[in-house]
Amino acid sequence: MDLFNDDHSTANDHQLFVVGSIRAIFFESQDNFYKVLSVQIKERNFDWDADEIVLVGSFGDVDQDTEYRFYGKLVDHYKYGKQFSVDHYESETPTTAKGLTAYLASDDFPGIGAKTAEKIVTMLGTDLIPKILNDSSVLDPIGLSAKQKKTLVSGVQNHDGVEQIIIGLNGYGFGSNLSAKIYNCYKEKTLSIIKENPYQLVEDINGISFKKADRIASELGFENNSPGRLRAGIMTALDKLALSNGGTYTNVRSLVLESLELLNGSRDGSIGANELGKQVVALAREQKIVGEDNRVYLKKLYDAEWEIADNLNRLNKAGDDTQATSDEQVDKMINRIELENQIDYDESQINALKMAMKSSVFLLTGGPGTGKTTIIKGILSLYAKINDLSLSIKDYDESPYPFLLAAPTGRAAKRMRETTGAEASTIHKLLGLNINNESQDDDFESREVTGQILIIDEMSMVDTYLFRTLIKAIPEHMKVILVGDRDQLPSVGPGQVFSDLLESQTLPSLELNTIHRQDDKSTIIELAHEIKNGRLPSDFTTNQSDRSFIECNAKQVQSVIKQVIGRAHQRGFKSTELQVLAPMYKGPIGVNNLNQIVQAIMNPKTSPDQKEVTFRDVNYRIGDKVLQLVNSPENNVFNGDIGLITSIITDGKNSSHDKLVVAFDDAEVTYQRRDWIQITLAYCTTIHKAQGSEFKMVLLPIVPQYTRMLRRNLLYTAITRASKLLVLAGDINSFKRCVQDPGTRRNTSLAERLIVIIKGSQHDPISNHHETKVNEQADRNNLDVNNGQLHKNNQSEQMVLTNELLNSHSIDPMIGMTGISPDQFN
Ligand SMILES: Nc1ncnc2c1ncn2[C@@H]1O[C@H](COP(=O)(O)OP(=O)(O)OP(=O)(O)O)[C@@H](O)[C@H]1O
Repeated sequence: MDLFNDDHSTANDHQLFVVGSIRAIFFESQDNFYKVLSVQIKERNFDWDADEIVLVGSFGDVDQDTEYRFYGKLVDHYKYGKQFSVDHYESETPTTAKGLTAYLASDDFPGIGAKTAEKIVTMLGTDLIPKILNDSSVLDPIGLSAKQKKTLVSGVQNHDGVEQIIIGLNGYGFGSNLSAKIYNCYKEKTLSIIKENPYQLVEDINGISFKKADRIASELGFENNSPGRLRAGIMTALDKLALSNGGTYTNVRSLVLESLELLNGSRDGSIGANELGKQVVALAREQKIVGEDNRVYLKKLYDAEWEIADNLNRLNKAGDDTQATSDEQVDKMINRIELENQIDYDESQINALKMAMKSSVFLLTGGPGTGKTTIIKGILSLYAKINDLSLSIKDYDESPYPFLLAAPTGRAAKRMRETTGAEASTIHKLLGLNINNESQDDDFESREVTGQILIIDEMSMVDTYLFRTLIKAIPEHMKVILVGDRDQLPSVGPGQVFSDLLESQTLPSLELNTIHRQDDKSTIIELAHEIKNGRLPSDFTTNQSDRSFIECNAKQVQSVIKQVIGRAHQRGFKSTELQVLAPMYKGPIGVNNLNQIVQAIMNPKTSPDQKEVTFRDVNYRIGDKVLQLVNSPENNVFNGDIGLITSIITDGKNSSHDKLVVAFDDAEVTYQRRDWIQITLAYCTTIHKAQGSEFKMVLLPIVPQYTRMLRRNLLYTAITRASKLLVLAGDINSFKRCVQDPGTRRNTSLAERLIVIIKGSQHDPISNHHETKVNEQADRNNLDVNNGQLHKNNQSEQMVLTNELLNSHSIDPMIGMTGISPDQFN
């Protein structure tokens, strides 16, 4: 038998095991349950020529005095040699009645004597510990005092709780990271929650797939058509369809097909559409999802779109005092600003300034170099003049500064500060959001924003959740200016807020079209505008002073990158000035691999004793350029921020105490090893992560291997990141494919909501249009509505809602009846 290749992952008679006690803990992860142990072998069922063996896997608080039985497989680690990788384990002691009685009568359980201990063991049996952990009411018939019961339960939880839970999670096949996540979410209730409804894990724990939960459920004997299974399948399908495509809803047909594929694909037997329909209705009744016409929404996204529309209507109607200034006065002030700044605004720029002053909410869009920043500065000056305000923050010791500028990322906020000369923060900081109260949280009330005028830049990056939180926090009579480039990639999170606001034509808006950045002979901006209009210029492959095209195929991309970066490095470019962009993470020409290639050139290991730490197969050295992956307002660093490693602090004895110090533009952050997951190398990033930033030189490979990503807005966004030099590498056909594919619009209904609410309120300013709209919907479908929620109201309720949710014309109209097989939807 080849011990190293056989899969012993499921418990069976032939599974390898070791019985023994722990001699040493070599490594203990700080952020999950992963440990490396040395175990003195007492018994084993495989050949091993030493007394001790190294074990790796996830373990709870293992006790050096306890004997354990470890199940798993032998593995050959490329660096550390042969080890035993533990799938699950159990404590060997105390499992006898005698041992357990002595254990319960010990000092660990004050107030429980030998007699009581014996009684407990007799009544509950030798598996009393898991029984008590699972449900402490098993102790009720024993007749313990309340105090004794409390001592016993908390003692068992303290001594054996985490241990038993980890053993239990091991048994379900969870590794260290997921075990830690699950335990942190449910604590002592972990095993009972999983036993009751393993599908709950899909909803609560990021990283647990439906398939994984389904496997556990199957082991636990959950029926193929159990309601929990169907509902989890529906929610997973909805999540996959709506969120992964960036929309706020999906259509019924897709949801039904996706759910059936998921539910019928992973187990034998076939779920009918009728059964599925019932659970869709139940989820709607519980307000987890909302059906409207042929669409199905996650409730929180459905609400977020309505709330955005309601709040924009509130602000749009409020008006502000600026509107009292006459047109002549505004003209004069604009002239003065032109003189002061030695600029002649073009006609559309002047219109933008005037509209911004006249409107409570104003949308400004335009491609690169059309003057968005120029107009932001102009708006600040004009607003200050009209309201007789000082722009200097020093003049506002006592009162709040009236001018607020914010952007969705730290880099974008920094650029806003640099280009306007005014103070600017991230939207998260403005709202007081942090990791614990992210904008998805329905109940979170951010602090109210104070000031008189708020300007948000890079609006295309703002998603539905963040915009909902922002717009709710803005008081009436605050002027709101939303600036962005509608042709850039939409937000990473759900929605396409800025594009929907413009599309709805319900709010004053203006598009700047004249390119002003001509004098520096930039051809990058012209190229960007051509791409935006769906064309590649005829000189696309001809080298220009600021851009070049290197023809290559996917296999040659690495070599091209090595050569271009090598040359730029020789010419003195710093790593912060150079940026390689790639559309995806994985593969030989994905972000992860290209990062290693560029790192080897920009910051190579120069001597064997140079300080270096490794995390998840990435080596970090002093001087490395790193990217922050999550918002961390407490450290003043945000998703997309780029910094340099300035120091590596290692602890020779325990690597879990190692630290990295990173200098960002506005902060220096020390990361404990458990937080290294928040950063990655930044020599190469995805185009999404680079949005909101500019770099002196951008190198962009585009080859057919990126196929799924080749869209016009992706190429446009990538190109507009380059301020001075752009190197394009790849094959011309892939670039052509990008410009020819405008992509599909995301499934969102914000534009519709705005039309209903804002246009509606122009005729009828009093009624709540959100409710009216839902009531109309409900009337049509014989539904009762309370506070905008759909409720069912009569015997035929299920049919009504089923039809409401499943009334796609392309679906068999018999859906909702028995005897329908999923094949009929094909
Ligand atoms: N009316 C004008 N006359 C002369 N120069 C102008 C005018 N408007 C803008 N510019 C200049 O054009 C350049 C681009 O303007 P600006 O930076 O405001 O555009 P932008 O839309 O913010 O560009 P990007 O999106 O690339 O940052 C700047 O150098 C600016 O000074």
